[in-house]
Amino acid sequence: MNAPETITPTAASTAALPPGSDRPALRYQSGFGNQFETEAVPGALPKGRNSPQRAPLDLYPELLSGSAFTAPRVENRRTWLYRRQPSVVTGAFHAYEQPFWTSGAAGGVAAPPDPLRWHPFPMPGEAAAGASAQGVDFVDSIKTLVSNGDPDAQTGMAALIYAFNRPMTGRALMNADGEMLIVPQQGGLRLVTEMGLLDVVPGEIALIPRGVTFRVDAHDGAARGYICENYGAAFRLPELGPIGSNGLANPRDFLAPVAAHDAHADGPCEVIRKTGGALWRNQQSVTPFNVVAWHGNLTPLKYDTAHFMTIGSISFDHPDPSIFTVLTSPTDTHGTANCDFVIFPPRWLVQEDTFRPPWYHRNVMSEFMGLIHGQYDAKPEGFRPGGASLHNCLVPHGPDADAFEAASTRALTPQKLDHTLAFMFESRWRFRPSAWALQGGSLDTNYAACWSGLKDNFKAT
Ligand SMILES: O=C(O)Cc1cc(O)ccc1O
Ligand SMILES: [Fe+2]
Repeated sequence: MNAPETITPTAASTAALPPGSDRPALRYQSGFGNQFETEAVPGALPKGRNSPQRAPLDLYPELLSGSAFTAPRVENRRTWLYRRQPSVVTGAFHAYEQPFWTSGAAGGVAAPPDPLRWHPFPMPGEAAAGASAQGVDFVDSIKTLVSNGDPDAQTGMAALIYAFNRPMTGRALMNADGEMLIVPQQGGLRLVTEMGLLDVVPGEIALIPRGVTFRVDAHDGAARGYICENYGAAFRLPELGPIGSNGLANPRDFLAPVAAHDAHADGPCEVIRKTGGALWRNQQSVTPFNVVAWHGNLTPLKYDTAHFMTIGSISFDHPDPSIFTVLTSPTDTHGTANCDFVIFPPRWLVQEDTFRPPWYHRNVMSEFMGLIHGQYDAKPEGFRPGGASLHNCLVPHGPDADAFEAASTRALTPQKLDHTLAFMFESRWRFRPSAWALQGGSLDTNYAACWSGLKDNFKAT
């Protein structure tokens, strides 16, 4: 039996069934960065103070901070947890071997300045994934594709892939190196976190703050997806500038869990901690999922990209993709992100006298892309769901030859790009691919050929 079934969410969280599902819908609280309060047992939250001499129900108060104490109020994130035992009760940690989850630029290898693309990464059990009779769980399945920066310097990010078919029963993960933005591509996920439960399906994303302990299991046996491991400043909503006070990802569509403590899992738990690019494990008698109540604004979140209010050109020209930014991790250089999380959702194209797909370009920012489903208009064929591409700093790229031909000649009637969802992790820092990304068998060694049909059409008049 999967461990999540032993979790006891508050009664109201099992209220309704989502259409077409036999999975009881979880209850959430809405708002990005809101100050929430939630208790799985009534009366567990202290009133009017954070750490009374003796907390209600004899729980231990514990503070988890996501920003320096003195960070500006708008960026300040912290949550008070009221738990049966504090997180310090762990026992010793020992080195844990997970050679594929490498970190930072130092964990990568030199790559030529070619555009890179990967075929869909194998699901466990598929030939290229390697044979494993017992299967593999979320944490052991993680493989770094590309990475930059340095987790010790709290700068940069990694793009990871996961593909697993075993629950994390009796295990949990805590990442001190970075926040984890999980982008499911195939299969729904149940996330059990210290602060409660989240269900996410492809098309939705989950955001786990740095330092929050959690476990990931598949709804239906197996799942695959992408992760942005963000070593830098926490993701936040982008400024809207002249767009005004509404639009793009609206704050109320981000959902936080309600408190849920694992009443039955008092048994031992192995906690994997990632810190300084290395993984460590312990065996503790205390479940980390023992938070009975919490209040604060540092929380796991989920977001359904179907709620993204997409803005585009209603006159002419192809706008910069920054209009599709869902979340941004800024750096100290204004407007130059450690990472922008950008989506390419279903949308109408109506521009007149315009080449509508992305233009050919050389971008000083580095672009890692993935595809959740459907087709991406610049690469209708070779860029496939569950695969990826990398166009590093100033590497030329743009529509493949077939897409160029089609978009140069089509009638410019209003056109719906439908049944599609691509995304980009865009970073100011150049990415270095992992050795596995280059040699693991998924690299599309013929990628550059997609542009070889671009002829010299110049006609001197
Ligand atoms: O390269 C890509 O496909 C991503 C991208 C999309 C777009 O609409 C404009 C610029 C850009 O880099
Ligand atoms: Fe690009």
